[in-house]
Amino acid sequence: MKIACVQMDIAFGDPETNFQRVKNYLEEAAENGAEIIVLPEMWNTGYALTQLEELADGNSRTVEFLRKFAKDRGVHVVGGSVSTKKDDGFYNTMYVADSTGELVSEYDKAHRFGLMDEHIHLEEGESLGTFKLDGETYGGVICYDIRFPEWLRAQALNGAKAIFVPAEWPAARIDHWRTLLQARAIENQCFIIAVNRIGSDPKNEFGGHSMVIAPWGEVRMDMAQDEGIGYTEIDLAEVDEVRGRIPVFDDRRVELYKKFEKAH
Ligand SMILES: O=C(O)CCC(=O)C(=O)O
Repeated sequence: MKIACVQMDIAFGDPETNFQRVKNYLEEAAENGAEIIVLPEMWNTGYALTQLEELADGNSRTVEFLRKFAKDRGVHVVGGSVSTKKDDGFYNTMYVADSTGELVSEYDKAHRFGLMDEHIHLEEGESLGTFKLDGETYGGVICYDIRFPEWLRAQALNGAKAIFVPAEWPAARIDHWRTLLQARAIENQCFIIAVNRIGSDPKNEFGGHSMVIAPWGEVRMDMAQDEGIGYTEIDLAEVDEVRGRIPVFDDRRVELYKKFEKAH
């Protein structure tokens, strides 16, 4: 499966520019034979959270855009995430369109990142975020979600063999990004496909280093600070092979964990 990771700058509070940029990248990736194209977090508006009333996607523009592109070019698109306006507030939402143009996932970021004011402006998601492409199960979480191992574990337990992670992760903590992603891949024995933005906004400089990590933990691709598209081949059979080598899922002690579970 040929994966294309789009590592791009995002124009702050400027959806028109961002839609055009994303369209160009999607075209380029499809031309180059990508089978799954992955975008970064909040690519329509960036973290212009105080302007969401005016700028967030409230009329499914992103859904129609991704579905049409996916169907026209016969390619799966993991649409990073965009800011959305729903009935009860604003969300940070990941849409996935499969190569027939069907919307196969709508996942709202579950954990709000206080350092970037998400708890003030956004609502929390309540869905799991797993979905199917070509009969295989995948997961999707967004940025700060990777600090919650139990959340990615829930996706793995529900069948995810690869987990996508769109992000706007600041350069200042890029060592956390790499280490957390590698840990999530090793402990869940799955692929992690993580796409971070580059560039800056009024408050943060972003770290790039989009990466693909294999189920044994090795980094198969690291885009450093390069702008553009990174390509890697993944084979989900590797997941079964690694899960067979060390049967972590069979060795879990669920009853023991429950016995000592404590509320924070
Ligand atoms: O957890 C972090 O350090 C960064 C998280 C973040 O930037 C986000 O969730 O948007």
